Amino acid sequence: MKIFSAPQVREADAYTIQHEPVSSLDLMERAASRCSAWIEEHFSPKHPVYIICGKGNNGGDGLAIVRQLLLHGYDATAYTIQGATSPDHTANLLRLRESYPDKVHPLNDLQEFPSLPPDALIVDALFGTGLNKPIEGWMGGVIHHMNNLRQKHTIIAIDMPSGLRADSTSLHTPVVQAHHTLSFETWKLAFLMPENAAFVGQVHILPIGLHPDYLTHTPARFHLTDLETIRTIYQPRDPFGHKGTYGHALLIAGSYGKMGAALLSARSCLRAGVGLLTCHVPACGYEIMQLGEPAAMCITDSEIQHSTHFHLDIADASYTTVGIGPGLGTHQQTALALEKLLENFRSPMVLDADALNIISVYPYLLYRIPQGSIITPHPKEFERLFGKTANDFERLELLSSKSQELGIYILLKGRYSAMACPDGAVYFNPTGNPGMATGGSGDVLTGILTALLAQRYTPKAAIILGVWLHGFAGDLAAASLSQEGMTAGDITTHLGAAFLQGI
Ligand SMILES: NC(=O)C1=CN([C@@H]2O[C@H](COP(=O)(O)OP(=O)(O)OC[C@H]3O[C@@H](n4cnc5c(N)ncnc54)[C@H](OP(=O)(O)O)[C@@H]3O)[C@@H](O)[C@H]2O)[C@H](O)CC1
Ligand SMILES: [K+]
Repeated sequence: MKIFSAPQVREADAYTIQHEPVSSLDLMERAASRCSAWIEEHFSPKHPVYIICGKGNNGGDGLAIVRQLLLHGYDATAYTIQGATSPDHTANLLRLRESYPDKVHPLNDLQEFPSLPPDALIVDALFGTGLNKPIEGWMGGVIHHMNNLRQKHTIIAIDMPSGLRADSTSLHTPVVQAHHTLSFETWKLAFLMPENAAFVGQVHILPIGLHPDYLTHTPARFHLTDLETIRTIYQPRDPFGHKGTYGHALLIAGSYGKMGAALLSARSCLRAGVGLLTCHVPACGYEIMQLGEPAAMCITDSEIQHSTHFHLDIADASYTTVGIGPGLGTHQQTALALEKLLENFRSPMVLDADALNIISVYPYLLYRIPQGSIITPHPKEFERLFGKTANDFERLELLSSKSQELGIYILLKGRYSAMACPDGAVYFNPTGNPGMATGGSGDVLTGILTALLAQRYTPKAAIILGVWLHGFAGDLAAASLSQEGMTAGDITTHLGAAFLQGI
């Protein structure tokens, strides 16, 4: 699903008005009716609804919602900021005043903010995508006041929480902290940024019938992975396939005290469909690996506690891909071995965890990663590799520019993991839950991505599908075991069900 910028959303709006065709007032009525229907579905008429309306079309939506709710037996009231209003706002104001004159009140300063009965809902229709400067003065006070009421009253934002910018940071400016955001037609980039989590609450995308030609043909840089995308990527197995068809992966992982990471990664690699798996582990890991995962072959390093020379095993060139990093440790000999590996193996591979920690100490190695490889840092690892940024939007730009500069796929892990591609596109993943924020989750993901590369998915397909499956399996694990009770290994045990139900 494409994520459009605020100017693109305005274009989509204008395109729809011209080509459907539909009047802008009717489009507003349609948008408002989706919101009032949502409110009616989730809250009974015993909740009085207070709608705070700005001067533009977001406020116009709010006025139309008030009228629609009143018609359906709700007690709704509009509070409107005074000033020059947009034409569709004005039209809706007149319509509301005509039928329900006592349901519209001016809001000129904070003193005029209504005192709310206990069950009241607050609907925020102050500003939407038209916000064009920071909010100052008493209107900032209105936002602050609404936020103070959020413990007692549910706040529902129309299209955007007011004050939130769709495409750039809103840090250090007043923004409504909504419980629910009812947003029209498409996700906005701001909703996916961790720094905005406190503002957007739960996001509900309400289709309002924007013109499909615009949505289909307009290119977008940012995307949210959806089932449709996943179904185009997934390749069912060939009925005549054999284990060679699905690739031979080499997983380089584990060190003394961290063999669990290697085992977690190996198991998920096998459960994600790899044809053959060989694990390179230090000598102390031989029995752990052989007993822990009989389907994996195992070769051992000459060193007991950490790995020192995996380049020899690479030389026979039988490996389709390599996954390296889980539990590897950062011993200097391991760093030298990683450098050799990057010299000898030039096909796309997966680098995670300690492989990335080593690279952050020897940054020149970044430039030796084979083109098309996937690296999977969490935010701290990302910062160690590429430096600090002032906000999440800057970090996203840095992520994308590094991916393009280095020619590698960079996955920044988080609630909506961001996958930057060398062609400039960035995909966000919606699956997963906080139960996955536990040791070993990343090792499981490395195994999945390695398996998909081995099966000759393109790196772009592998990263989008792999991250989706990882999150989906995590969601299934949480559904049966709870977010608290699940462990990283449970993600792996639910991978099979994720292939069956998540594609
Ligand atoms: N997406 C769609 O297809 C549809 C969207 N709809 C709704 O329309 C809004 C966007 O409406 P718009 O009128 O463009 O903008 P806003 O309502 O968000 O606000 C614009 C007004 O606010 C003033 N403004 C902007 N920033 C500030 C500020 N920081 N402080 C004070 N005032 C501000 C601006 O006035 P200026 O003259 O000062 O620039 C505007 O008056 C969208 O979000 C949806 O809710 C349609 O209803 C349906 C189709
Ligand atoms: K709003």
